Amino acid sequence: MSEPLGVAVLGAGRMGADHIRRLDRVVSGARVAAVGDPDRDRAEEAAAGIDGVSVHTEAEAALDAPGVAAVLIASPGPAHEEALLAAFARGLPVLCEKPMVPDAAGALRVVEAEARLGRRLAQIGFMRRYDTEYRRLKALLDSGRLGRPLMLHCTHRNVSSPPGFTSAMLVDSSVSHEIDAARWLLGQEPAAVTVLRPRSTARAPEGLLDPQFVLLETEEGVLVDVEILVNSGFGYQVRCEAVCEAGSARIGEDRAMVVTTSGAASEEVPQDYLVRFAGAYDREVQEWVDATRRGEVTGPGTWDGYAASATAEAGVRSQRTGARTTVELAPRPPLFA
Ligand SMILES: NC(=O)C1=CN([C@@H]2O[C@H](COP(=O)(O)OP(=O)(O)OC[C@H]3O[C@@H](n4cnc5c(N)ncnc54)[C@H](O)[C@@H]3O)[C@@H](O)[C@H]2O)C=CC1
Ligand SMILES: O=C1[C@@H](O)[C@H](O)[C@@H](O)[C@H](O)[C@H]1O
Repeated sequence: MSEPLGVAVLGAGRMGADHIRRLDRVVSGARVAAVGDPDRDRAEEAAAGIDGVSVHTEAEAALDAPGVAAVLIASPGPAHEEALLAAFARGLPVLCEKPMVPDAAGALRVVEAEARLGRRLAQIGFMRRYDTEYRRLKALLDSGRLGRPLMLHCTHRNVSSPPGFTSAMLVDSSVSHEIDAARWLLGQEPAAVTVLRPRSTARAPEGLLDPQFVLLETEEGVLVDVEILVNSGFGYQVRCEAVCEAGSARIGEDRAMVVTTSGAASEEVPQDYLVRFAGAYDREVQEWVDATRRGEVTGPGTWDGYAASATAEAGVRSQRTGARTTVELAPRPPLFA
């Protein structure tokens, strides 16, 4: 049995702490070797009780810590480019949370840096590709049983947005999941995006455009509509219905316990992604650890991260005017063919 993969986790906030717990207690073949977060208290709290872990307030010190052989980036999106480039400079394999880099130019610099290395090192945290329902939908579409896809109708609702969440982030952070899922399910790149702004919910913080309605058109003419509402107040709901020439398929119906009493039935609704996608995160990190130990990258990569960011950036431009905006992708380097 070879050594467990020593992972440095950058960012020990909500996602980082959950990934640290997962690496420490859920997945096999890995251990948390270092935690890096400018907030030392947070890093220490997340690392508490883990044998052999070191805690750092500088990301680069965490990457250079003893026993580190791979990196999991869970810092805020704007910090990802620097962390990815630092990992590449050290030849360290990476699992980087979405959005890979929120702006398209920065995302492309990451793609180009990896292309210059001549080998893939990074996986991006589009965990829906590891969700059992999404995987069943993908397998069904790939089987051809439903015929050619015509439309995807998607719903993405959060209970509330975290502090500092901006109108752009509804598209480049939240809807980045639907952009990636649509590209993956359909095997097509987006060609244009239109973002409409209905009136905002009174639950949204002052000035936040919430909800928004995002319409993607793919290069082969499939329409993907996404309702994004990050201050629903009532639940975490992620749904997707594929409408095809010979049938339709829907995933994401809330499937928790149904309670019937006094002549009415009620159903539990998950309150956040850590519950709804718990199994997907576990599979994502386990498959990343396994592939990394084999010296491979098997999940979504930097090209997928770039395509999502470029599409989202066009969406944020459209958000200002409501105008249909074309998505211009750079040529795809052969490494990502
Ligand atoms: N895949 C998914 O479903 C989800 C992904 N995310 C993504 O995970 C990432 C982190 O999000 P949250 O945990 O919600 O944020 P958070 O705000 O809870 O935590 C971020 C942490 O990163 C630290 N940090 C700031 N700058 C840093 C740097 N340069 N290096 C290292 N650490 C730094 C902060 O001190 C904080 O502790 C984001 O990219 C976000 O989009 C978040 C929620 C769900
Ligand atoms: O990635 C995520 C968050 O960053 C984002 O803010 C939420 O809207 C998503 O539901 C969640 O999966």
